[in-house]
Amino acid sequence: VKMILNGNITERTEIKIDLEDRGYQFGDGVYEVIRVYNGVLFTADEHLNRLEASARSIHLTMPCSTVEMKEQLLQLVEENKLDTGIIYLQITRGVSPRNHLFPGAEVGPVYIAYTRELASPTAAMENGVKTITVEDIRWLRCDIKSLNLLPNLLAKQKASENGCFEALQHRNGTVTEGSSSNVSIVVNGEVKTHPANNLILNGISRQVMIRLCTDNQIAVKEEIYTVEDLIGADEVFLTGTTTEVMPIIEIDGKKIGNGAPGPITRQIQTLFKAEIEKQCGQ
Ligand SMILES: Cc1ncc(COP(=O)(O)O)c(CN[C@@H]2CONC2=O)c1O
Repeated sequence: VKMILNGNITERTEIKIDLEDRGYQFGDGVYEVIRVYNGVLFTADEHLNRLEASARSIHLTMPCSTVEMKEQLLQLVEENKLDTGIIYLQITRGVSPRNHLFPGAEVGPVYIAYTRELASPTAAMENGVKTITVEDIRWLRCDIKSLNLLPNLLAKQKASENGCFEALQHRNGTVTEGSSSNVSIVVNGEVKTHPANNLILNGISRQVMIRLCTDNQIAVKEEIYTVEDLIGADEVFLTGTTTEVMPIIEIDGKKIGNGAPGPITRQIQTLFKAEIEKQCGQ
C-alpha cells in the first residue's frame, strides 16, 4: 500500500516519521478526511480549501498548492485502487528540536496522506443512532481543523462507553456540534444548525446539507439552539464525511420524536445520496 510523504508516493513501510516532528510532540498541525466513492474524491476542493484556511490560521506554510495536492491524492487513490473509503491527510510544522517557538524558515512542513477502505454506514443511517450530551470544553478556535483532538477523543470515548455513537457537545446550554460531526435539529419542518463561527468546524457535509435543503425547498436556518430544543426536537441528525446523514433516535436515554428516523431526515439522506452519485457516479 502506498502513501504520500511530502508529495512523493511512497511504500507505507518506507515511511519514517521523526520523533521531533512537531505534529507528534505538540499536535502542531492541521488535517482533513476526504471521502472517496467509486474511486472518485467527493467534495475534494472544499476540503483542500479548508485545509489551506486551517494552515493559514496557524501560520503554517502549505507544502504545495491545493491543485498539486489534489493531483497527488488522485494518483494515490489510483495506486491503491481505492474504491470506497477515505483519504486521511495532515500537515505539521515539521521536524525541529522541541521548542514552543516556531522553527526557522529552513524547517519545512511535513505532509502525509494515506487511504483506507471504508464502507458507508448504511445500517446506522437506516436505523438511527443513540448519542449522549457533553460539555464542550474545547478552545475557541474550533473552526480550525487542527490535530488538537483530545477533547474530541474524550467526548467520543465517553459516548462509546455509554453504548452511544456520538457525543453532542454544548457550551453554556447552546448545542455546538458532535465530537467528529455537525448536528442539526428539525422542528415543525424547519432545519436548524449552529452558525459557522469559531465554536464549530464548518463541516463540508454541513455545507452540502444546507445547499441541498435550500435547493429543495426544505426550510433551513443557521441559528443556535439549546439542549432543551435538541431533546424536544421532532428530528435530530448528524452530518460528516464518515457519518454522511445520520439520524439520531435517542439522546441521553430520551427518545427523539417517535424514536425512529423522521421524514425530513430521510428526505435529506436521499438528496445527499443523489449528490454523491452526481459527483462520484453509481
Ligand atoms: C469536530 C468536527 N465537526 C464536524 C465535522 C464534520 O465535518 P465534515 O462534514 O467536513 O467532515 C468533523 C469531521 N471530522 C472528520 C471526518 O471524519 N473523521 C474526522 O475526524 C469534525 O471533526
